Amino acid sequence: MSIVTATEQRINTNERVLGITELPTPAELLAELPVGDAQGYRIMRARQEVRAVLSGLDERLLVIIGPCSIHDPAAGLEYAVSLAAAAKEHEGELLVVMRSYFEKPRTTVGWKGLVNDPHLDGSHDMASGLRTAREFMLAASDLGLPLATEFLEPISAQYLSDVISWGAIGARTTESQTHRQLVSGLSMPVGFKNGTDGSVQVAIDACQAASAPQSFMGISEEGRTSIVETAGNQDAHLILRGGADGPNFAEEPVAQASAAMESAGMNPRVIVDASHANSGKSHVRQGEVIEALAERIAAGDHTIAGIMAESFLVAGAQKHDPDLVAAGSDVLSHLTYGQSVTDACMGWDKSAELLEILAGAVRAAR
Ligand SMILES: O=C[C@H](O)[C@H](O)COP(=O)(O)O
Ligand SMILES: C=C(OP(=O)(O)O)C(=O)O
Repeated sequence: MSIVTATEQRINTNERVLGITELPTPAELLAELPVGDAQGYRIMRARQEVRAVLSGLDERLLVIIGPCSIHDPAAGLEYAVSLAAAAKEHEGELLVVMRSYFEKPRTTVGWKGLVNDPHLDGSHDMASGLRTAREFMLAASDLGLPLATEFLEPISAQYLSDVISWGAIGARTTESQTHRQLVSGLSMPVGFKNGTDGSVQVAIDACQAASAPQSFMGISEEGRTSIVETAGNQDAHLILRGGADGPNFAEEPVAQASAAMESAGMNPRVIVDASHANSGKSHVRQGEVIEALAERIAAGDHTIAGIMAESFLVAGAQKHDPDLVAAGSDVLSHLTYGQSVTDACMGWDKSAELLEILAGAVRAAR
């Protein structure tokens, strides 16, 4: 009888992994596209400004606004140029941070953002996605705009987080220990959204977990799996985005959520997302929600530290399914320039008008 050793046996028990392709390490991408000294200074100063607004020390309103997702960097940059001008115009009242969302969580399936599938054709060229996202962020940051993103893949944070001044954990991942641990080590303020079912408690739990020191598995800048030890993120805060049971931007749910945060020893000042379940994903309704919030801010409501809005060059959204793209076709030429391929966004003109209204509300409150 012959004895088969473990090494001779080599039975592959990975039955469903079809392929593994190595990516450049974070250190390699950061060396290729570094944050310059002036940019680094601006990014860190913006983080401090966001902190000051969240605590109420800076009496401006935080406005996190921009496309639901950026699928075309040229259109994203054209938007950023207009937003940078509006941000400058209202800098006395508003701290404007641009949504630079390159990773999309999906309810079931769909395009998962430019990092995952930069050619929008199901080819999933993530090396190019990470590079394009980083190039975009550096260019937008050069316009003087602080940037916001949702941290979705825990690994991608190593490639992009140094350019970000405000981060979010989405409704679908707020309850995830992995994401809470990640936030505990991120350098910028990060908001946790209430759950898709409307639960605010999961986001309060998340803020508590993220503000504590954590030890977990991650990757180093050199791309090695590593033990990561973090200090805890004391700038974790709550974002109300509505849920399956309806919107939660009205005075009462905001006051309740704020009181619950305070009882948990967390920042009672919250951010209200005018989109998602607070608008039923309607860009028209989103404008109405912002106007209602502006009225309350003007009347002196201090529980609202900031608002989030989805806005792009062209109003609305268009459908895009990477599975239906024919090989070799020029995807962008089939899409409307400057219009979202994920959730419906307000167009630029309406967005500029609402920024004026919000700035007026902050002035009225003073
Ligand atoms: O913000 C974007 C979407 O709301 C989120 O990614 C979920 O999208 P889906 O329900 O279309 O998958
Ligand atoms: C996905 C997003 O939001 P939510 O997690 O609230 O659905 C988003 O802001 O892009």
